[in-house]
Amino acid sequence: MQKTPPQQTDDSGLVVDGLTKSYGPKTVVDQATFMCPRGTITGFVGPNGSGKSTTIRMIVGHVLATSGTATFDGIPFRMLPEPGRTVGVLIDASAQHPGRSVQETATLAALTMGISGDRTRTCLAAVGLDSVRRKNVGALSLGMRQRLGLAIALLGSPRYLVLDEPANGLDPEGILWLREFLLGYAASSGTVLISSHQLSEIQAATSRVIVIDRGHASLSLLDEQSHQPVTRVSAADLQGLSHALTLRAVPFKPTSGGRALLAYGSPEHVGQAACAAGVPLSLLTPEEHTLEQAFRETTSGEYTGATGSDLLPLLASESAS
Ligand SMILES: Nc1ncnc2c1ncn2[C@@H]1O[C@H](COP(=O)(O)OP(=O)(O)OP(=O)(O)O)[C@@H](O)[C@H]1O
Repeated sequence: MQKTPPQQTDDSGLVVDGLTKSYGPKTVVDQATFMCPRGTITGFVGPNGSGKSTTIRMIVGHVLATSGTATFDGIPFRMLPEPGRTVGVLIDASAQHPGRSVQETATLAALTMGISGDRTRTCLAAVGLDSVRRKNVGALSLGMRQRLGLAIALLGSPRYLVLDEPANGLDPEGILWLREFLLGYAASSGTVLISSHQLSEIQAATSRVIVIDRGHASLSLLDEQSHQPVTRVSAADLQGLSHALTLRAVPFKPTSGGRALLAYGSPEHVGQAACAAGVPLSLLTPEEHTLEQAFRETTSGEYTGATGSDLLPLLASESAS
């Protein structure tokens, strides 16, 4: 069968648009829409079974999407002329043959990609596996196998890395190493999508986080948003207060008790908005708002029934569409 020529490349980064996967009547990923701009590290987090792996497998063509697209600079993974030279993929660190040595495994992967064997030494050294090159894969710890998977992902000097739970099995030192490594990779214009079910594992390395919950509409939290001040504010006239904040374009949401609002702005900014609208306040206090908190709020059911678009006005967000 003739291969359709690849679409024209652009500089759009990794764009995931409406990616959906259904198994029979069950939709496990529903309209995932987000983008990873060039030179950024994007964390992809969600509880176990939320659809991270399925999304990542669709992005790299291992699982056929029911609908939607994922493109790297405008080209779907399956249409890339030399995928290994564009996208380094780490999906299942345990997939390597246990009876082969580290060196043999890397060499075989290089051969498959048409890459010189010399490159394996560089990549194995880059991930700290130089001293165990002769060891069998079966004798490696899970953390070491993750490093080997990363070395293989790097063989083609790709400008993208798509990593599914690479921190699994890494000890605290290994996680620190991974963060440093990814930061260096992004600093040299590499683009990373990295999944984890533990936000803490990747929070320090990521500049952007996408939260997925029960396969539902993805939501991206920008780093700037997660670090911006949040103010707990209340007034006898909550409706008037909401209106005052809307007038000044201050995003807000009700607290779970419904008696106050969490406004995304400093107390000064929020106070000024209320004052300008003549709304007397009964409460105005800074609130610590971490990414961890946002993650919990997004996945704990506080927003039961809410979709990504419902949350857009509440949390700074972006969509690829
Ligand atoms: N081949 C399949 N057939 C049917 N259901 C599937 C299949 N693969 C995955 N699922 C279901 O899709 C949902 C999402 O699974 P997925 O592995 O993508 O989640 P995850 O977020 O990566 O989870 P974890 O963090 O545990 O790896 C789960 O309910 C899972 O049972």
